[in-house]
Amino acid sequence: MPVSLEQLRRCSVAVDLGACRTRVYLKGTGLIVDEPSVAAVNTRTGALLAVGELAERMTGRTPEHIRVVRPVSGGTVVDIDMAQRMLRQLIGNKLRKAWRRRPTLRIAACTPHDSEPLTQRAAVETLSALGARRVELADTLICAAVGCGLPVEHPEATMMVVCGAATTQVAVLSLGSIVAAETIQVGGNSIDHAVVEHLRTEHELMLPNPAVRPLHLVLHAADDSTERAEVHGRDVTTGLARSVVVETAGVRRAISTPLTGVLDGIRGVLRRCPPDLVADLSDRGIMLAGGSALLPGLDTMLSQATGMPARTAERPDTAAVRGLGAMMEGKVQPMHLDPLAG
Ligand SMILES: Nc1ncnc2c1ncn2[C@@H]1O[C@H](COP(=O)(O)OP(=O)(O)OP(=O)(O)O)[C@@H](O)[C@H]1O
Repeated sequence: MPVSLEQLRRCSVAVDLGACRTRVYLKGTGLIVDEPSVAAVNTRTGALLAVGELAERMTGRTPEHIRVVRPVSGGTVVDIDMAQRMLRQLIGNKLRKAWRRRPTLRIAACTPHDSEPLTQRAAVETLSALGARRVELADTLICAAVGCGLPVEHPEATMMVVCGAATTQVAVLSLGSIVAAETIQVGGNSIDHAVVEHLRTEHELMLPNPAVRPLHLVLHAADDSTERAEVHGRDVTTGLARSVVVETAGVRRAISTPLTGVLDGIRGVLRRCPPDLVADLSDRGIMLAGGSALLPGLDTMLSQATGMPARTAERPDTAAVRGLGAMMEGKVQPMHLDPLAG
């Protein structure tokens, strides 16, 4: 049964357990955790060595007996035990006081639009282990729209695009509900992967995924007169450090392939929308949230391709958990808002 605003108001902790990052919002306090969803484990003893930023820094730098794991994949908790241990470590100390005050702790969590019952059950099981008496699930798209300050409860259409690590969720909302939505299996990871593959095949250069971000900035800053950028990586054959000068046009072409998927998703959602709502959208445009919305120039590219205005939320990466927090704090008026409505 869809969760109501009333049920969300009884919660004191909001969680967005993403494939890339874990974010936690505490009622009356605000965002208390924003860390990578990563854990490092000693495979000989089973001991948890690090979580969050520290564990992420260990990636690719560990001896054989240390394994760096990501317990969440594509919006689903794939390793419940590890996710529970990671969460306890990330938020245990910060929540101890809240636990003491509230023996009947209720947790609200974002869940991807149209998530399978198994995905929902895994999220509930993971969060219940934190001592929650109840776990309420709310649709990420509605949470993000609230977090972006969109008037979701009004009888006017708004288009929300949440670009995560593994997926992009697109929806048109009106009167607090989702009118049409689609999830595309393209996110920041596939965009970074496209750049890494381009450099490997065209320039025989290996680049770890995090090293792609400075290149995005160069691409964005580059105007037509800046056609080349220097990239530092490792030679595919020799394994030695090497720098190459790449044509920015080639990298742009590589990125455009996964972005075409996002555009197709947006067009699909528009096709399924009633004409009156599409007319609203041509004025109000598209709101972008999620970590990958920070990709420089993504709003301009989507605007040019769709002919609709597109803008990136002020803090796109934390919009969903802040929106869920706002509903929990009672900052959204009751009316018709139904945070799990399909
Ligand atoms: N400044 C940036 N420029 C480009 N991409 C970025 C930037 N910051 C983060 N990203 C990308 O955003 C993605 C993470 O987004 P987000 O934090 O919304 O993911 P998540 O909620 O954990 O994932 P999901 O919603 O798929 O479960 C990563 O792929 C990351 O590379």
